[in-house]
Amino acid sequence: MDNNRIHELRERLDGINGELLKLLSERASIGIEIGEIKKSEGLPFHDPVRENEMLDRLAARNEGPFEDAVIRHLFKEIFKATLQLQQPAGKPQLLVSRKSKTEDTIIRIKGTAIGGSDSVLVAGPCSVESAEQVMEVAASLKRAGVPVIRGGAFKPRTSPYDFQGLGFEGLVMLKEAADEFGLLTISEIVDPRHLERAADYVDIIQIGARNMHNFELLKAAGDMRKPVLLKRGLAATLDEFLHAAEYIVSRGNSEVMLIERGIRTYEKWTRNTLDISAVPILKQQSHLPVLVDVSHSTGRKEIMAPCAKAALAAGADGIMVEVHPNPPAALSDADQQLDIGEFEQFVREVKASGLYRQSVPVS
Ligand SMILES: O=C(O)C(=O)C[C@]1(C(=O)O)C=C[C@@H](O)C=C1
Repeated sequence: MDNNRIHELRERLDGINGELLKLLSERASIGIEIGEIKKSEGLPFHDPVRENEMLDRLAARNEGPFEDAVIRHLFKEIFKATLQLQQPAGKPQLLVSRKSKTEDTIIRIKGTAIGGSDSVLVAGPCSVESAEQVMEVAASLKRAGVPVIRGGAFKPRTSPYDFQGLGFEGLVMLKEAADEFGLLTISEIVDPRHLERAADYVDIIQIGARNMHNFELLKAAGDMRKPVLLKRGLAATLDEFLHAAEYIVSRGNSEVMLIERGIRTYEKWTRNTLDISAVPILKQQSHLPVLVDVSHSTGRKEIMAPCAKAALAAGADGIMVEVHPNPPAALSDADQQLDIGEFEQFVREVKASGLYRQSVPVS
């Protein structure tokens, strides 16, 4: 008896489903026609005011049993689906997206290519502390065949009482050491007003993790014609990371490299959590070169080489690591910087792994 009733009710529901489908399809056809008119007149497809008017009218007419919020939600989904029919290609693609440019972006600076067929290593002290210190590190990079030296001169530190960097004086020291050994320089710039002057000393401008959301800095870097290394923010999603890169590229500076440097999680055994999955995702989603900073992500010397190899295996174009002549005496990041012996061993291990791509074989 009850079964018969259910059967009868289900037949009625099937009938209503059919009516709803017919109405939805009819509604969709009207939406498409509106979309065509909007397109020919250059009007935006999305009209939130019109949507809200319809939602308010529906809520006013609603007699239940669905709550107003449920009705609003259902109709919003219908509007969203109509919008997708109106613009079948979906949202306009980001310039940094693979969909906008299928081939890899290769950044060529004075004979070094980043993002091409060869991997790249970037190394140097956390902070530039003295001319002697960077000179010693630059010499070790040259010996190890590492083409790019990093060194912080403007340091965004957690505490205002910590060493803040040597500023432009530090950049001068970094460049002198780099020039001596034929290396490229990378240094972080935190103030848009410093960019132009800094460009005389650095080959690659770094925008640090804490500044990934500093949109004025991103825009100013986008107005430069200088390669930029953009670090992933401490708690930034990959979508936010790519949008930050888009800020730079959309201003005409297409030479942007992305660097995964670990994200903040609950795990305490590493300084941050190296998000290795970010590497293949970024490589798939974007044409920009992707590097991995094994120092800030792990904060642990003994796992830097395996993490570097994992990053390369995941498709990273390069690795960044910190090296200091006397890490215990370093003015910043004393615990995570490799000494010169450890650095040389690190480079040997990474290069010998078979994962480090280089056209000139390891000597
Ligand atoms: O009325 C319009 O302008 C439409 O494009 C149709 C429609 C809808 O589905 O009702 C779709 C998208 C807009 O955001 C607003 C409304």
